[in-house]
Amino acid sequence: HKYPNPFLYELESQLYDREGYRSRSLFTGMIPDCSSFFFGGGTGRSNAADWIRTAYHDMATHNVTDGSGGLDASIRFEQDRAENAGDGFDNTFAFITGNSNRYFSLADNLAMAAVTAIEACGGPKIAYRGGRMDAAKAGRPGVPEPQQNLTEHIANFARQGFTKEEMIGFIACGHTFGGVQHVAFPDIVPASTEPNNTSGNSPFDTTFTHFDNRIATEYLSSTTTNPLVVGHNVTTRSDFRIFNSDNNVTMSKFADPDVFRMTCAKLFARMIDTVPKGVKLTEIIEPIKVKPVNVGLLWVGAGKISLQGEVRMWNMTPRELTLRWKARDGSNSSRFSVPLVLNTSHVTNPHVPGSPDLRSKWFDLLPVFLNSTQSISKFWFEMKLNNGSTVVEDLNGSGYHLQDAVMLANSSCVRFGEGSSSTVTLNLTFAIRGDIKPRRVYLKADDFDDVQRPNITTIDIVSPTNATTRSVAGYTVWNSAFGFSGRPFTLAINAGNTTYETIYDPSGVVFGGGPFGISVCRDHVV
Ligand code: HEM
Repeated sequence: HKYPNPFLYELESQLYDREGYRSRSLFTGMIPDCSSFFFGGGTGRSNAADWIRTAYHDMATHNVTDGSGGLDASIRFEQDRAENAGDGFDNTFAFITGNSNRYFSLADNLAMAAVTAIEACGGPKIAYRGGRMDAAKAGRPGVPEPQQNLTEHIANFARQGFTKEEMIGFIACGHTFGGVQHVAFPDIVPASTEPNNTSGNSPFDTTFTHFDNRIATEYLSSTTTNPLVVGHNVTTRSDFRIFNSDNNVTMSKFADPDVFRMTCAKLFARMIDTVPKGVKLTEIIEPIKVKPVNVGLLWVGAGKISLQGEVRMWNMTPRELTLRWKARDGSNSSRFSVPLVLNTSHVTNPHVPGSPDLRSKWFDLLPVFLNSTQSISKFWFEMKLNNGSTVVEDLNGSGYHLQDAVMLANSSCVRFGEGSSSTVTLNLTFAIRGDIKPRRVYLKADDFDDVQRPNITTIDIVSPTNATTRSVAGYTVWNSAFGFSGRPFTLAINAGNTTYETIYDPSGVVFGGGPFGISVCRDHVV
């Protein structure tokens, strides 16, 4: 990959920083285990089953012929339809929406929620790509329903892009999780009087918060209690009609757990990659082995720039890790080098299926002070491994490019309204390199639009209208103040054909949460 690539970096973090240091929030829905349900205990339901069903219902309206529908978060506008009975969809978005941001659409988030649930609950690793777009309104209907007949189901899945054999597998893979709730489908399953099952959940198999092939083996041995196979309502026995539609040839193959696992890995990947025509998905998101996080520049004042940040090492702890750099003019010196320090209290657990011991370790890049006239243009890493060998990571020679055209000052701070005022003000100080004549200077703050899709609100910063400026050591230092939403923001400038932008840190922008954390103004009186 090329660096910087904040979109790829964000998706990779969302997928692989699951628990521990700097972890993202999806995995908390699987804690303490896969029976976790955030919307009330004792319901008999699970976040995992909700997330997987929501992704499927969002995708199930896809039409392979005209390319419409697919995983686009349109399910948010489609919940008044009988085909979307139940509140699992609302629950899912209530959980995930706040974690979406400019690089993480609701649809990407929903696809990842399904992947997270499947992988966390004993399932296979699912190939994950990003780049889905969020719909602004409802799409056409078309989710299959249990009272429909076999011919209708075959036609429905063909419209979604699946053969009959794939349909059988896909449903078995989905229905290894969860069950039918009386509250959503009173005609299919009875109410429950058990205090820990208030929604009247009749599970599809005996291990309904865990991925395994029991959905198939219990069906094959006629011990299943799957309400869509043996429920009292014969009309709604859709799993029964579908599972035996090829004389159980497909289901019999699933008696082999490895066959089931491999089949589901492929079909779940197809599910999340089924997107409306015109959407271009990224490559499969693979773990980034050496990942600079928030490695960037801060204006310290008096002609000094501080370089700092962190580096996440994937499944590897070199004996020594050194960061080397080139100055702005491309010159090199043995002095342009700093050792990074392993931070033993910073560990992240990516929960990769089949690799329970795999961990990411973090190294700190403690502040290095550079002369603002000398500065930096790119950096790379040198690792001394435990076997004594030295390995260079420089992205195949291109290095990690670092722009020094615009940077925040470490004196930026946040001020809360005094007394009864609830306004929060961002006191922003930043430096723009003197040789750059920006056409536009602006703040890009993460936001949501009127249909709750993540987007960006921009605020132009213009001197002298809402900013003051002064020249210092080759830079122009700007001072400005804004009402502050607390959402992640970056600062950008347009000059010539280039946009320069500060580092995007969705997890620690405010209140001291990391190298770019902005703290409360020191002179602030509470
Ligand atoms: C003919 C096709 C299908 C029919 C008729 C069908 C029907 C149903 C019904 C009636 C429920 C109960 C929902 C509730 O009470 O909340 C359910 C649950 C579920 N379905 Fe399907 N389904 C089909 C295909 C699929 C597929 C392909 C998947 C793949 C991901 C899937 C995943 C799930 C999951 C995970 C649940 C559990 C939800 C929970 O317990 O909260 N279904 N399905």
